[in-house]
Amino acid sequence: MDPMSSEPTPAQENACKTAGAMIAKDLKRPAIPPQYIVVMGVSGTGKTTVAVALADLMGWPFQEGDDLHPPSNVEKMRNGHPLNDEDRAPWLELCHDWLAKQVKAGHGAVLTCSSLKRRYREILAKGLPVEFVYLYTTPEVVEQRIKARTGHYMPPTLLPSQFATLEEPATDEPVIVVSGDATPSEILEMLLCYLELHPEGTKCKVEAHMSKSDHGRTAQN
Ligand SMILES: Nc1ncnc2c1ncn2[C@@H]1O[C@H](COP(=O)(O)OP(=O)(O)O)[C@@H](O)[C@H]1O
Ligand SMILES: O=C(O)[C@H](O)[C@@H](O)[C@H](O)[C@H](O)COP(=O)(O)O
Repeated sequence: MDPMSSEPTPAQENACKTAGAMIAKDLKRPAIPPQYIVVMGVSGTGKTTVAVALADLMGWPFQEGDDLHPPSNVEKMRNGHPLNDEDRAPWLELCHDWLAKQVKAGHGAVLTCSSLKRRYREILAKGLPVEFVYLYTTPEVVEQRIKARTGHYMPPTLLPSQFATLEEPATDEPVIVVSGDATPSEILEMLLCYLELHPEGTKCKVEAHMSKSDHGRTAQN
C-alpha cells in the first residue's frame, strides 16, 4: 500500500479480487450454507469495500445500505447535518425488508448499514438469522479514508457525530468484530475464517480466529 495514502493501491485491490477468486476456485463444498451478513461501522471504515468483495466471492446478492436512504437523508448529511432516530427509522425498515426478502429466497446476502445503535441492529435483525460484522478503526484512519474518497456525499465533518452515536456491539449481540486497519484482502481473509466460509480442510491464514460460537468477542488481529 502506498505509505502516503490511506487508499488501497490498485495492486492491493487486485490482490483482494485475486484472493477472492482463488478462494472461490478452492471452495469445494457444493453448498455453502447461506449467511445473512450486515457489515456495520461508522462512515468510512471500509464497509462497502469488504462487503462487495465478500458478496462477489460467495455469489450472494449485495445491497449498499446507503442506496436505501430517502433523498432527504442524503441531502441532510451532504449538508453536514447528522441524521436522528426519526430520519433513520424508515431507512432501517427498508434495510430489514431487503434482508427478509433474501432470507425468504434462501441464498445468503450481504448488506452494508452503519447500524450505529443497538436498537438499529435489533430492527435490522428482527426475526431474521442476521450476523453483523463490525468493522472498527480509529477516527484518524477513518478521517483519512473519507477525505481520500471521491464521489460520496458524506463529509468528514460528520465523523464526530458518527462516533458519538455509535454504540459498540455488546457480547450478547450476533456480531463478529474485525479490525478495519488491515488491507481489504486481509480483512476478507479474516472474514472467511470468522464466518467459517473457508472450504473444508483449507487452513485459515489468520493465526487465531473465532468459531461462530465466539460471536461478539473482539477478533484477534
Ligand atoms: N481496508 C482498507 N484500507 C485502506 N483503505 C480502505 C480500506 N477499505 C476501504 N478503503 C477506502 O476507504 C474509503 C472508504 O471505504 P468504503 O468502503 O466506502 O467505507 P464505508 O462503506 O464504511 O463508508 C474508500 O475510499 C476506500 O477505497
Ligand atoms: O446512519 C447514518 O448516520 C448514516 O447511514 C451513516 O452512518 C452512513 O455512514 C452514511 O450514510 C454514509 O455512508 P457510508 O457509511 O457508506 O460512508
